[in-house]
Amino acid sequence: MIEGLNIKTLDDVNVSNKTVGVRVDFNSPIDPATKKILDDTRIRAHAETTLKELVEKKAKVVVISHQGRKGDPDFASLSEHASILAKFLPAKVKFVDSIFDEKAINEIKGLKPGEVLVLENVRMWDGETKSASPEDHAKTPLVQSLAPLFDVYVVDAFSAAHRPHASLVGFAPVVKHFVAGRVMERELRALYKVRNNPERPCIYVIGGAKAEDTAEIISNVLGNNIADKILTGGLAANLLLHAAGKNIGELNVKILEEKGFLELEPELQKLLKQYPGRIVLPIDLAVESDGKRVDVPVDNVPNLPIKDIGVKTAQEYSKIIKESRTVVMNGPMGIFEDEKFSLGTKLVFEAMAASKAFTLIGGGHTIASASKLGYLDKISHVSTGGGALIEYLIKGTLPVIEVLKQYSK
Ligand SMILES: Nc1ncnc2c1ncn2[C@@H]1O[C@H](COP(=O)(O)OP(=O)(O)O)[C@@H](O)[C@H]1O
Ligand SMILES: O=C(OP(=O)(O)O)[C@H](O)COP(=O)(O)O
Repeated sequence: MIEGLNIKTLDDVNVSNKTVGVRVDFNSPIDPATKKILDDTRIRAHAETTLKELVEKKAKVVVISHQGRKGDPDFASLSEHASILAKFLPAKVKFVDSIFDEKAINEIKGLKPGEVLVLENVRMWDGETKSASPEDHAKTPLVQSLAPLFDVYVVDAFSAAHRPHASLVGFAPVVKHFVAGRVMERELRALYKVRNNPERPCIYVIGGAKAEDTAEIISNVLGNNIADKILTGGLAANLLLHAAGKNIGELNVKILEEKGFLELEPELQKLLKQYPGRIVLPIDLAVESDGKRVDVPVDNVPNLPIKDIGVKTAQEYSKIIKESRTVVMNGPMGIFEDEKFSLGTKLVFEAMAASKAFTLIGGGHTIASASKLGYLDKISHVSTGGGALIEYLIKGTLPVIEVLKQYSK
């Protein structure tokens, strides 16, 4: 049981010799040219925890996941995922190229204890991605066909928990046991603490390129008094500086305009006024001039691309982080992919690693930057979620969490 949330976990069910459906999130980056999986982090995360435990406990394991969205280049079969999974599990791993037809059902019925069957990408069935209530999803052919075969249904896909899709919520009303897997459990324990009862000072660090969420994060995290301060980098910082009346150079304003971010400025101006001193903006920035990094004060930004927070800003952020007890970070401080502009992100990670704080990071690029700069193993909790993490930080819950709470049985 996860305290506070009252959600049942694998500790609350007997899975030995039982047929267990497991909704994982194997959704991985795929090379558009070769169609090969580029990063197996998510497959490994489920394999080394929930799936390994189920195999060791001699469950008959049926794995359900999606990969990409229909029409997108990364929409693909799960056959390669199954092969990768086999490398991480001490078990026979089979794959079936269907989801709930007779062939899939026969494969499930033929499973022996300790064996694993991966079903085809569940989004190949169009009914999967409709947003509906668990009760409505329970009437779909997916759930009607598979639920009678499952003794237990485990939801482990935290990174898809913002999607109330059929395979994520539809089994809840009809299976005997509907519980959280180990990946979900670990995420919920870490996130529940930082969202509800963080040790203080609690600092949020937001950067990256997706400034569309910035206003909502700030207003929720400060409005609910979750963070004491929000440190800003990336495009979020450029947008806030511009909203605060700073001249960030025409070229940088154009980038914000093209992404539609300027529309957020009235809301950001309100927030800057409402929370003085708690939304921390850079005091200097790094621009690129003739292929070189040049640090400039925010009052004197030339018309050159802003690619990182400045060194003085990074030092100030480091000081605040080192004195904190909780740090949540989403979004690199600059274009870390270019070594010259990875310094701001590096100094922030260095401070997180040196602090006594509980540190949590999430988001594909944020994790990639921590990994590239050598700090991944120094972070207390690396979330598997991108969009799910942001939505959780904003709302304090997710559709799938609500269903787990309601149907924990
Ligand atoms: N000042 C900046 N201008 C443009 N892009 C930036 C800037 N700072 C960071 N980025 C880019 O933001 C990207 C990551 O942002 P985002 O996708 O929001 O992160 P995540 O995947 O962790 O949620 C990186 O590729 C990085 O190069
Ligand atoms: O990878 C995912 O989200 P993320 O890229 O925000 O981490 C999830 O698998 C959700 O996928 P979706 O956004 O296609 O529903």
